Amino acid sequence: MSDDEADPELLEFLRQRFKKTTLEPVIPETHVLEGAEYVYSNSIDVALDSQSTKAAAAMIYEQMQKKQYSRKTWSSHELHPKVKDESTVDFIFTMDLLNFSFWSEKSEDERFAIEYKGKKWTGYWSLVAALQRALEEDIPITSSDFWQNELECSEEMFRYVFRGCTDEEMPMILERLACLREAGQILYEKYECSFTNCIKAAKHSAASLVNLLAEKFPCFNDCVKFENRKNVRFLKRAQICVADLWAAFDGQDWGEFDDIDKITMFADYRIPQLLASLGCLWYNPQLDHAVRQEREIASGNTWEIQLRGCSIWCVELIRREILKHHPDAKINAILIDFFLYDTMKERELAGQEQIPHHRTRSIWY
Ligand SMILES: Nc1nc2c(c(CN[C@H]3C=C[C@H](O)[C@@H]3O)cn2[C@@H]2O[C@H](COP(=O)(O)O)[C@@H](O)[C@H]2O)c(=O)[nH]1
Repeated sequence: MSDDEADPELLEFLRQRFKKTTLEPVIPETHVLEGAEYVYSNSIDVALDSQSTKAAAAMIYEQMQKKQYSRKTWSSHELHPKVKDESTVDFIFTMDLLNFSFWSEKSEDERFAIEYKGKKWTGYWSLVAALQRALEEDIPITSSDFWQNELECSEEMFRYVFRGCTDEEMPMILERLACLREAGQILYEKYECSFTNCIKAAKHSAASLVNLLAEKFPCFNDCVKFENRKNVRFLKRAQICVADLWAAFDGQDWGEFDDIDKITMFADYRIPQLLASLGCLWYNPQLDHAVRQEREIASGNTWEIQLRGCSIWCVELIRREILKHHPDAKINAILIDFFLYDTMKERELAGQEQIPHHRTRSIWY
């Protein structure tokens, strides 16, 4: 069996076992990228088009340069926290515990939305708006002590925090509350009630912090069984949590990571949509039909895994293509991903969603 077919868990065990007999430090890895390559190599319903991927790389680089897109762009978003202190660490941890599954089957006018600062926010931004609004109302929604207090943080209070301006409630509202309760309990038991202690434990390693989130907090452990591998790790919310810290703190303080470039694209439902619109991702006819018909695809279904794994691998190929032509570009998978997400939202606003995003309901993304 060649190296790239061996189960990464077995490889990791052997690395750890034999590394223990040497003095060299164990280098933390998330194994997300190798899992994505395995999915890509074994996908039969999703394929990558190399010509379109090369063209996308050129367009992305040119647009990022033109817009001076950098990690500082994160803080420029109207709703993202600007202050670089522990309150923003707590905000990001809360946000990325809940950063999943906003899509709705309702029309644009009927879907869950939040009115805040004179605007109507939907999707991811409805989450950020709800958190900001709660803090303005002196509801300590980013405090793990609050999450664990079932009297103060009751189901009724939680629904109040996420109250919207339409008849639809935020999707998976009770699963979201369960994520906070679980995380609050773990922070209480293992990290003296503060996420900052998780960041300290990772010792400026992004991969270590991702692995800590996946290993200690079950709701971050986003991994699947695919073909011969029983543990393909996507770790979308664990990775975006680290990426949001890095961007929000501009690579300093709570956002200082020596190995930040080990973070991959975040396998959500928006980036695959844009990659398909750019011709980079190709679906077999049955999958294409299911996506265009907006049919729900079950979490863990092979189509969903292929979409997620091939998207991660596609962004890796885009990253490599950009750096091949521009070796000094200050670009990594995070910035490409953030840029693609923002671009997809601009296209959505302009009514340019040629291909719908896939519909999977889960807490993973
Ligand atoms: N891959 C990727 N997925 C992302 C984001 C973000 C927002 N990130 C902010 C931080 C930096 C960026 O500049 C953004 O301002 C949300 N999502 C995911 O999308 C879905 C929500 O979609 P919709 O319902 O349309 O809002 C849901 O799965 C959510 O988890 C991202 O950046 N990358």
